[in-house]
Amino acid sequence: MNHTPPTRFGVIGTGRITRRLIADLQSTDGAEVTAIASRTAERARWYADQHGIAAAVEGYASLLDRDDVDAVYIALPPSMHAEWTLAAANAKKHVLCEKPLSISPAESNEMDRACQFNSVRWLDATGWLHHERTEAFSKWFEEQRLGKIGHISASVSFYQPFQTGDHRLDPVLGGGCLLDLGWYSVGLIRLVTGQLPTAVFADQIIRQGVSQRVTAMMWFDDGITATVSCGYDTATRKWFEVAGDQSSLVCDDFTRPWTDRPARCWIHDAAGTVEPFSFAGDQERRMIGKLISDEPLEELQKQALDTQRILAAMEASIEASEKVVLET
Ligand SMILES: NC(=O)C1=CN([C@@H]2O[C@H](COP(=O)(O)OP(=O)(O)OC[C@H]3O[C@@H](n4cnc5c(N)ncnc54)[C@H](OP(=O)(O)O)[C@@H]3O)[C@@H](O)[C@H]2O)C=CC1
Ligand SMILES: O=C1CO[C@H](CO)[C@@H](O)[C@@H]1O
Repeated sequence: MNHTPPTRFGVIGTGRITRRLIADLQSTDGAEVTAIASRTAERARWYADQHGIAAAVEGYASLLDRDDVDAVYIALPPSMHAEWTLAAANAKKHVLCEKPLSISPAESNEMDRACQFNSVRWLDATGWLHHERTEAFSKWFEEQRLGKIGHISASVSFYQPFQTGDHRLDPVLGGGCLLDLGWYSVGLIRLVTGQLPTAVFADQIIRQGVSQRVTAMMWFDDGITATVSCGYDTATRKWFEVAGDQSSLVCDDFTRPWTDRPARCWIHDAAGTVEPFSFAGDQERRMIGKLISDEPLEELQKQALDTQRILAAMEASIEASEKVVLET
């Protein structure tokens, strides 16, 4: 997809995350933002003026009709990701879709198929997967730097009494911490193991009609186990531990480095020796760079589709109040 001149992005949605991603799109070599769409013309204009975007478009469908848009960034509530990815793919636009990819494996698989069918590239906007540090994690696992991995735990949460109307509190829009934050903790487990679990057990605490805390355990073929936590009712955590039989890798900011600090992690050995690491990084720009390059995306797409499957198995376990065995 190497465009010279740059890949022209149209942005769909004018919410909280849009602000950050527009800046990343505008500052990525080979990308530019030519249009932004909102449900209302006024809001599109207001956002376009704030960010120096030429075209303000009323309605998402109108943005897909434009000839000055090669790719879209979809920043809508989760239940709308599938509909607008399908529409974008059918309009032959490449897709950067916010996480969670969708609300079910059926939807996510359909999104993938539509993009393949229309020969457009897609990625979910899960920035941490693209950080330089994440590449180091993968190399360490490949080299068995920790010895044989036995257990992984990942916790992602933040404490947030929501404002009424936030999509995170609306089950119809795909709200709840399972999809919103479980996407990160489950994604980490999937990255480390490179596989689906054989079985999952999960439970949740529901408040205001959506999951506000989810805890889960997972079992994998080669004896690896994992514990997962996510929630809206504990302080900000974005950490994991990967325990091998020689040492453990610990990270306390894997989804996004703490503000004004380099990305960091530690390897602890059995004698208590700690080796600290820090990384400069540019996760969102690297992610955008991959989408607009010719690099193969299959591995990253599989990571997203598997993450969606694991989340669905957790949902099924919560529903049934029992351990769920995944079909391979
Ligand atoms: N990658 C990351 O680090 C982050 C990712 N996210 C993800 O990004 C997506 C959007 O999150 P966020 O920006 O916080 O969400 P917001 O609620 O702030 O914005 C969502 C936007 O979607 C549009 N929209 C269309 N229909 C609806 C509807 N029925 N209710 C609410 N909004 C609607 C609105 O734009 P308009 O009115 O202009 O049409 C709105 O501004 C989510 O999938 C979330 O998980 C969120 C934060 C961080
Ligand atoms: O992906 C996300 C990053 O963290 C936020 C909280 O700060 C989430 O709500 C959001 O959806």
